[in-house]
Amino acid sequence: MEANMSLYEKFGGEETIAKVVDHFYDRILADDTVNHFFENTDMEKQRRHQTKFISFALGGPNQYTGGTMAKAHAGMNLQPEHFSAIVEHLHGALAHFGVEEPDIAQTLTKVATLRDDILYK
Ligand code: HEM
Repeated sequence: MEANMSLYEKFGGEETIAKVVDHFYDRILADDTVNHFFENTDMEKQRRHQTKFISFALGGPNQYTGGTMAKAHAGMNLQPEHFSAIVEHLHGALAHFGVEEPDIAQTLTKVATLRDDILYK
């Protein structure tokens, strides 16, 4: 049964997600490589962004009702270093909450599939 569980369920669902989101968000805003992208982003929107992001990454319920990833990041011209920084912060946030490395690797692999949809838009 456990093998079929999404990581989202395995980690404790929404309650855990909320904690990871807060931590992920703190890391991003403390990082000068990427924090300027969020300068004009309001807190509520930011939180929604991160929640969708983490839920997606963990295979949770699809909460995303907006446009494509390409559309969400249009005009940002995101570069590989920005993508890497965000992935690194996701790694750090998951590790902080005791998620095991194989599960983190699986999560980061899933996020990496979005790379081409997000970069250079
Ligand atoms: C790595 C995979 C990524 C995923 C899954 C992801 C997910 C999302 C989603 C779902 C939205 C739409 C939010 C909404 O409509 O409410 C969004 C918007 C946004 N993303 Fe990402 N994102 C990723 C990478 C990045 C990167 C690398 C950056 C910049 C370093 C970034 C910065 C932003 C910003 C600034 C917004 C717009 C926030 C606003 O509306 O002001 N994202 N992202």
